[in-house]
Amino acid sequence: MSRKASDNVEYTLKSLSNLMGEKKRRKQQEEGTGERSLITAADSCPSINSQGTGDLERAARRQFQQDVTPGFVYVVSVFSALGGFLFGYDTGVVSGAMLLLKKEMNLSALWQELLVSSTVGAAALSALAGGGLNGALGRRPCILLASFMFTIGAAILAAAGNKETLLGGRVVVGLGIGIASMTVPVYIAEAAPPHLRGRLVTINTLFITGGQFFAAVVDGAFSYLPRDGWRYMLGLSAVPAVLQFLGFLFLPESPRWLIQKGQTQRARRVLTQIRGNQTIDEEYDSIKNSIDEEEKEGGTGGPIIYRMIIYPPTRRALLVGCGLQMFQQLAGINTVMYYSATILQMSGVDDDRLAIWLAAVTAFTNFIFTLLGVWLVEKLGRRKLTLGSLTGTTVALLVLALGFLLSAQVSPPVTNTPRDPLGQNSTCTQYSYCNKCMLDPNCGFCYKKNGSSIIDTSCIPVNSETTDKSAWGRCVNETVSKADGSIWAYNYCPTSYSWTALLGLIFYLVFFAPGMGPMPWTVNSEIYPLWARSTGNACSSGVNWIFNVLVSLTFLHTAEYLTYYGAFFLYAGFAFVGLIFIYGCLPETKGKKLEEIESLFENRLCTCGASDSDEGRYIEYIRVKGSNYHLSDNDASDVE
Ligand SMILES: O[C@H]1[C@H](O)[C@@H](O)[C@H](O)[C@@H](O)[C@H]1O
Repeated sequence: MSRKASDNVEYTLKSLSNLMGEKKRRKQQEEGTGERSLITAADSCPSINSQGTGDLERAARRQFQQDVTPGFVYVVSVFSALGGFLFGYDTGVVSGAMLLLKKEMNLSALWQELLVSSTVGAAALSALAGGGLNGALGRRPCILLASFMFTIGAAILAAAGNKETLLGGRVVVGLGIGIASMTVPVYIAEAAPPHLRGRLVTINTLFITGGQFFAAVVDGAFSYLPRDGWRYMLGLSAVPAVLQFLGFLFLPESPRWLIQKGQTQRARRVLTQIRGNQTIDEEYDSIKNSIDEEEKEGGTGGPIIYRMIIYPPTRRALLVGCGLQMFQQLAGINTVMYYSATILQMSGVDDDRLAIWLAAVTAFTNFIFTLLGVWLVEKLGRRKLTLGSLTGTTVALLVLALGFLLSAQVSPPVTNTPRDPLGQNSTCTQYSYCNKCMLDPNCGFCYKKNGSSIIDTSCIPVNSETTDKSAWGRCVNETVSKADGSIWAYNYCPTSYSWTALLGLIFYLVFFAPGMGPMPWTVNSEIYPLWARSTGNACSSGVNWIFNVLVSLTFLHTAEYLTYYGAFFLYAGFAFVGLIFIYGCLPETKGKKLEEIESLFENRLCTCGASDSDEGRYIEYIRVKGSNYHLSDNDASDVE
């Protein structure tokens, strides 16, 4: 038998012994009967005799996975990730709701902007405040508080009778989003076993993008309702919020927070509950020791943020965490998602409804490729995944920019400048090309198609209530424009190069979603020592939301000054700087225990290179089981 094969059999038999449970094995060790009982176990297992080692190995692997990952930790993660779903749903649903609201409530542009950005602004504030709450009250009360706010916010929004109430509801929802966005990743990371932590925390981002996709579908479906569709859109989020609230009444507090607060008995109970049939002594001791150590290192004087800044490892971790979140937003994800309908329209989709549904396809792409991230995070590790993702994202942004540039260069000229029958002195009549006309928020482009050529073109003021039609002329409403064969383009220009932008959009999502979307959240949940974890996550989540508002609010102005392609070139530039930053500063945290990660930030300003531990989880398993088995490299990398 080759060495490799004999190692495999040795491993299989030894893993099988673990099937018998910790207590029994220890007893056998004490009595010196371990070897014999291994054979007894093999004898009593029919598969070893009838089908060789195959079934045995499979059984051992199954047991290994069950031992390492009791189902309860998945329940905990999924209920927590409902917070991510609500984050995604509430930030995503508003664009569709706004289309209906602005007509029914007669909202000005300022009010529309207020209703969208108030939520993100409130999220920034509550994410920052969430650090103190998390540290003082614990993770569980914060998640309960967030789901309570989501529920109340949804109820206010669904019942709102005027725009002021709507604003109130959006602020309450935003406060919930902020707290959930910083608490949920921390809670999952603290409950998860090291070898699965990345995957479980990334599930939260999967739920965020899932929420965004679901919101896009709900937007599409309720847009057909003649009245009050927005009430359903905004109110529906109460369902997952109530579910999460009820679930968390029964779910435990984070064991690490409990140990930190000296609630040792409760902590032991929770650890036993989430680790299933494994012994928890070693994990408990290692958390306890590291808390004692941390208390010495972190000192006790002054606010935590001050202590984090003066202590080099936490200062570096904070820099990496906030930098990742900043570059996630500077790479323009939310503008790309928000303007996906425009990009699609540029690519020739001139039906509004179809554009809404295609925007749902965009959100679905974001969701599906985040799923790829869930799978890749424990295979490639955080560092490789983030670097690969951001490289692709940068290239995609360049393709997008190029698409807009080509479209602008072949932008159709204005051939007709009709006189304004309303006698208003509009700026629209001054533009001689579509690309200028489209960038003015007050104007749109009215044109006809003759085969592939664009003819009979005018730049006309947009209707003051809806951007779907012009204020007057051939595109004043659907009936008139259909009879005339004219098409109304608001915010885009018809060109034959628009496929480049579409290609850029697809590329962008395929690359961004598995890495740059989830990794900033995942990495932040694990790089701070316990005493600094709440504050570190509060700061980095705050940075995420602040840059989210900044990028979304400035996009239209940036596009006005720099044009669309200029804006996307700018994002590509940011993404490139982000790439250098991540290359130099992001260490690999895959497979490490939370308590070990601080050491990665100890010596260098920035930590290059990955410290992969593919076999780490496996060897750790054997170690926790108290065995001294030798594992060949082959065994270790073989196990899934
Ligand atoms: O990680 C998420 C995700 O990528 C979302 O799609 C995006 O809207 C959020 O801003 C981001 O934080």
